[in-house]
Amino acid sequence: ASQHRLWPEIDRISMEQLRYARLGVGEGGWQLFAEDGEMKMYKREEEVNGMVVDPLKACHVVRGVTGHEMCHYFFSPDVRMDWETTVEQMTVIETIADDTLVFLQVHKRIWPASQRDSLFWSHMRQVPDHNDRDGHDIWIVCNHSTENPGFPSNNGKCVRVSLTVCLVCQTFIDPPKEGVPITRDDITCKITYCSVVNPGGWAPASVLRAVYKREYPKFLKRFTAYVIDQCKDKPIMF
Ligand SMILES: CCCCCc1ccc(-c2ccc(S(=O)(=O)CCO)cc2)cc1/C=C\c1ccccn1
Repeated sequence: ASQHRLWPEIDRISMEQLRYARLGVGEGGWQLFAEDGEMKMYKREEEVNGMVVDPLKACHVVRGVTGHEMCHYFFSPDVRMDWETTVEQMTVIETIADDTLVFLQVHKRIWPASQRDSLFWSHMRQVPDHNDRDGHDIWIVCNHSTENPGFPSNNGKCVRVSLTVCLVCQTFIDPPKEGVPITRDDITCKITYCSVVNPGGWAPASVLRAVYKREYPKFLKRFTAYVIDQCKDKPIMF
């Protein structure tokens, strides 16, 4: 991937998003808008040219899976439609590397707004985590809008959104007794999901905020339940 024309951007934005995800929610005007057990969802209310682009940050703790497993299922095109309910069609339009793909997605229409599509590169990587001793490596998937002359925006019926999303996952292992193999009961994964979606064209603020308030908690609960279910009978992917 390192010689691809997009690589400098992919590398820069992925690392920027990692830093952004690891910033706390103490400062910066984040407001808690949904809570469910360990899952806490924060948003900031922001508008760009009168369009709602509310940044979202969700923090969650999932037992029994690793950060590598969470990112693997979030990144994989093969299973996307199993858990992603906002998408009507999904295509991989470019394979930059085995850890870097370009997706074109048509999203389900949110009445009364017009239907949206998104075109973005998606990059997964493992980042050694030096400063957090008992934490293990961090895995990240970063999705960021990009252009492709073969798939011009706003040409057909869809308005092209622009988005930046990251899923940052860190695995914690309660070491069992000496010589006892690690089981899924000894594993915990801390995840931070960040997203900023610019709807790309006018959409009623009240409708968008209602959708996000309803859909994001559903989305994260569904995705994490999916990964737990997919992993429970499989060997642990550290
Ligand atoms: C007027 C409607 C504007 C919003 C339409 C829309 C755009 C983008 C997206 C979206 C959601 C998750 C990702 S991802 O996390 O990268 C995983 C890969 O799919 C990428 C894109 C969704 C939705 C539509 C609805 C919506 C928005 C959030 C939450 C739930 N539903």
